[in-house]
Amino acid sequence: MIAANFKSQLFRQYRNRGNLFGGFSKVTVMNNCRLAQDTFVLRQLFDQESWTYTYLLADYVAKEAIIIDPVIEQVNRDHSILKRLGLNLLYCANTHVHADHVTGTGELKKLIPSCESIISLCSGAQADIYVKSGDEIQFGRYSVEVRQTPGHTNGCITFVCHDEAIAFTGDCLLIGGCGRTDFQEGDPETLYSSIHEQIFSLPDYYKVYPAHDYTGQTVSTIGEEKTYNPRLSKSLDEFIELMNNLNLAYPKKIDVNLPINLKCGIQEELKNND
Ligand SMILES: N[C@@H](CCC(=O)N[C@@H](CSS)C(=O)NCC(=O)O)C(=O)O
Repeated sequence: MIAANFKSQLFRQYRNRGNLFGGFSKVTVMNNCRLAQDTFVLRQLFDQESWTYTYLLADYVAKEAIIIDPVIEQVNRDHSILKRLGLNLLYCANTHVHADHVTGTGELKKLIPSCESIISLCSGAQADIYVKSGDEIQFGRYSVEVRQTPGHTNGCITFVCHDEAIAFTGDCLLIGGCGRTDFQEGDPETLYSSIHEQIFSLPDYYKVYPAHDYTGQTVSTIGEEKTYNPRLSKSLDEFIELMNNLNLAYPKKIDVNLPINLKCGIQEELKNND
């Protein structure tokens, strides 16, 4: 789709000649207050109800942004941040069809009609753009690479921003944990190979940003998860045994959320079809 490999490589070479941190900085003067803004913007935003992290990524100079895994109850918050920073939201990307909350994608598209929804080709959900491994999603001079990482659901994807050495792992890899495999198309063996082959193959210093954390943590690294993740540092057989015996309660609102998320949060269409 948005084939930007070449452009992204060019930009990496270009920006490596920038400041100490590998990027260019811009200083904006607002109300006599000088705001130093690095070119790259990353905001980790939390929803207290579902314990979900939403990520806003942007090129502050180009003013182009993407949002990963927005939550419907937090759409006004996300919209305000975009407005405050003067960012143009190009894409709302979901790492998978969520079971525990309704995606904010549909509501954000109402507020910003030019914004396009993105989801995996294998998700079974409706969206403007379908992605698969190797696709790149470009915003300004940055991009994220799509890696298919099934196992929690068939359509799970991880977004890797090589420019900043960060990975957004959705519900596939959590900090010290991983997504459950007991519903939707969950499968422990598939999840184990997705994480080992598609995520743990990244350099150890890459940061890991998950879609949830239930313990108050915000970020990890590939090296840390490879070494200390109590589930993923086990053998495949031990992992399968563990995952098949988690005995977690089903997400409380799964039956309401799934049909809405299969339409990327477009609720009007659902009502019309009822
Ligand atoms: N209590 C929540 C659901 C919590 C849950 O099941 N989380 C999922 C990701 S959202 S489907 C998960 O994979 N957890 C892994 C784990 O080990 O906890 C609710 O009722 O919504």
